[in-house]
Amino acid sequence: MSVKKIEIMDTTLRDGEQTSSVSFSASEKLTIAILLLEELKVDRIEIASARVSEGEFQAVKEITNWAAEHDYLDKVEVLSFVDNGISINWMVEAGAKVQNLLTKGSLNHLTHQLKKTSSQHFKEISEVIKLGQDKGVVTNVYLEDWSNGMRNSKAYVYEFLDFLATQPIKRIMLPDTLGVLTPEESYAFVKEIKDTYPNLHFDFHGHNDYDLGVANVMSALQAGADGLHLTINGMGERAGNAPMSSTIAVINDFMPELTTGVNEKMLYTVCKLVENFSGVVIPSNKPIIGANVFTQTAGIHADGDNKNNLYFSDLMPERFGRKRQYALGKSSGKANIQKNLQQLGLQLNDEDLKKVTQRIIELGDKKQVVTKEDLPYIISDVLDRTYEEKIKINSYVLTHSKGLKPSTTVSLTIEEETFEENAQGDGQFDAFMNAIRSVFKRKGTILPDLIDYAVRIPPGSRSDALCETIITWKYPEKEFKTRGLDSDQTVSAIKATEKMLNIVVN
Ligand SMILES: CC(C)C(=O)C(=O)O
Repeated sequence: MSVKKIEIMDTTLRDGEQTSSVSFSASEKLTIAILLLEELKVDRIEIASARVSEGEFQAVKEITNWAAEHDYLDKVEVLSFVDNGISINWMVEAGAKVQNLLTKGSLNHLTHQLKKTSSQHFKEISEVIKLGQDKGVVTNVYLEDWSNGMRNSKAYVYEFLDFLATQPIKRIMLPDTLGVLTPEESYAFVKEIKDTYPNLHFDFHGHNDYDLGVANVMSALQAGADGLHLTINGMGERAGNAPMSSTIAVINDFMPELTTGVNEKMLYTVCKLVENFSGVVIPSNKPIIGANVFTQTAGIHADGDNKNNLYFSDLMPERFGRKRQYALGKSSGKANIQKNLQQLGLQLNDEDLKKVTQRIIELGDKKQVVTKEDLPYIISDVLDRTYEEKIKINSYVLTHSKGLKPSTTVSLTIEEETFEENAQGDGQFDAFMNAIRSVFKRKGTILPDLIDYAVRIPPGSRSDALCETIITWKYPEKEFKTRGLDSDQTVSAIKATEKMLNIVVN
């Protein structure tokens, strides 16, 4: 089987920058351009629209200076306009050598926006192509609104393509400008054109308005498209363009007759950098690059991973420079916990594993997202109960209101006898401690002094997740610490206190 190489043109720096509220600085553009060409190894990049601004001019200049030094100038493209050569002068002054000339690919656009006839339009286009040639500029031609042109004014599209076939241009670019094609139409339209002009190079430029960007790109390739326009993170006008990450995975996994030069391993790194520079957050469920897409949540999957890789798919995270993760929560089960323990280099016996699993399920039930980094804290919270549980805090009410002293009502059981007590204090926890102390005073037990109270959030925990309180207690002759873990700070302190009471009475 002969394998066809598809040209990948990245337009993150042009169409991607048309994402609402995104603007890259010149140095961000240069950094992204270098990564795209040198690390991700796309074939071409479109870096700007001509004449946009002075800042854009500087950005193009910086990129073309770098590209000239590294022999990439023929891979760096600028969107230009049919404007008697004003765009060409702009881009040539900025050092660029390839123009992607924006023309009208539907009769509707031609008559209502340009208000010109096809022959007037073609004449002006050929003049711009000639001007470019005279200045050493290679021309590719975009047929804007081509998809609607094929639907509603096919005769015009073919008249245009017949004209372009006579011109000294390198590529014809077929945009689904409004992202309105279906995969069936993408196939049919590209096939028809490729069958008519087998020797011309056609790029397909898909938008994602119906979330069909990748499907349409796949159909266009099956129909014979020679190149694709993609963006990092699917950025672009309105709903964006077909995204680089999933498109490359689809080509690699489902289209053995095609190949690209793109280095999959760098996809995640480049996508994260662009996320950072653009400020547009990658959705957590975005295939290949989203935060959650390689995380197994259901314990049955982690269990299957241990048993002959039952849940294997070709979409292995390592291909993209990522790692499989196993979520911890109420549906995670022992297998997920074991996987996380392995990653942390920890081991637990069956009984302790059961206790830790139970605790994670309890936390999961209370909405918690438990992370791998929380695990050592949960383990120490669960496993440092080396005493018999003689004391149980059954219930409590803590009040905090402006202008009134905080107060507590607490109910606790001490060796099967239940006590209830009210108290006030300087804060909620102080009121709670006063209530507890007065119960124990009645029983003749002296409790240790509280000499330190430290609260911390386990590193890696989200701000709404776990909170650990470590309390240091002191008798004249000895000092000891207890810790409590909960999503609520006061509850974590109460849990640490309950442990202290059990240590004291044991
Ligand atoms: C500006 C043009 C080329 C475009 O992005 C489109 O038509 O989708």
